Amino acid sequence: MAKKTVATFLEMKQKGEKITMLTAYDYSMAKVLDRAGVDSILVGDSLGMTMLGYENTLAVTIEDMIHHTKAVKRGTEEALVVCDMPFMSYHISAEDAVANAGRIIKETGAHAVKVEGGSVVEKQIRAIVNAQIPVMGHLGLTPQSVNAMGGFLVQGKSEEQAKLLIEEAKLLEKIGCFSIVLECIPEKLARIISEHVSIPTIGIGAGAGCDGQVLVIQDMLGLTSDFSPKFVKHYAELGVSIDEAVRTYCSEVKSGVFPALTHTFKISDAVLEKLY
Ligand SMILES: Nc1nc(=O)c2c([nH]1)NC[C@@H]1CN(c3ccc(C(=O)N[C@@H](CCC(=O)O)C(=O)O)cc3)CN21
Ligand SMILES: CC(C)C(=O)C(=O)O
Ligand SMILES: [Mg+2]
Repeated sequence: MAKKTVATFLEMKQKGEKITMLTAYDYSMAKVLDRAGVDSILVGDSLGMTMLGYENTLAVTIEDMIHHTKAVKRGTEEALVVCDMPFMSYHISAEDAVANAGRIIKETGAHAVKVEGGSVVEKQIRAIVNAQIPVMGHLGLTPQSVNAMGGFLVQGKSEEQAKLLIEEAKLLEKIGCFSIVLECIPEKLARIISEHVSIPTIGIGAGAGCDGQVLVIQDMLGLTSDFSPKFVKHYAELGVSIDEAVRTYCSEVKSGVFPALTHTFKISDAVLEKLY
């Protein structure tokens, strides 16, 4: 399999080949996902919740994103690595947005950045694109707007909201985004948007009409027992497996079953005799 680029994303949409994306936040997980052939790895600011235990993504810093993205990039050979720009790293000005996107690319080696929102961040997206940094858009449920939205709520159900989302998607295409994440919007709306833009849409809670899918890795592996919204499918129950493994380890250490002699190192009897 060849290295994935933003051009590959566009070709895949043109061929009708679905794009796969998963989040990863560290070297070892990125390595597993890359070897398994996922097209793209997202270092999502969801790491604030999954890795750092915050209740939303607002506290995540650019240093947090750079730290995790460097680790992911070291574990990746073929997947396209996209790094989320965190809250307040692109809201102040276009200059600030380019400087922060530039830092991410230079310091981590990520291939692209992702930015939440449409017309309100148009200037910032244009500036980043002009600096030759590929930008993935993100519309619908944009978690960095959690306080403005009043919670993590499904978006685009009213005629007004739905029309606005179609316009925003067209705007992101026009100003040069190479792809758009559509999060938690009705399936039929996501299908219409996907048919009306030439760039690939990557859905999460947006149905099969999107050109690709993304999920948070902990969710799909069954590691987030406290988070099970409608759009998540468990492809494994690692939470259960880890619980069982840890319980067995603890009981074997307590009973002396672990470590066995096979897990230990030898010393010669000649040396041993001189010790006591
Ligand atoms: N582990 C994890 N997975 C994610 O998908 C994720 C994160 N964290 N953190 C950042 C955002 C936040 N996301 C969320 C969080 C909650 C809902 C949620 O509770 N959704 C309800 C719908 C509520 C409604 O009906 O409007 C659901 O039941 O799906 C959805 C997306 C998606 N992202
Ligand atoms: C849910 C995905 C799209 C994301 O933005 C993240 O993981 O931060
Ligand atoms: Mg995000």
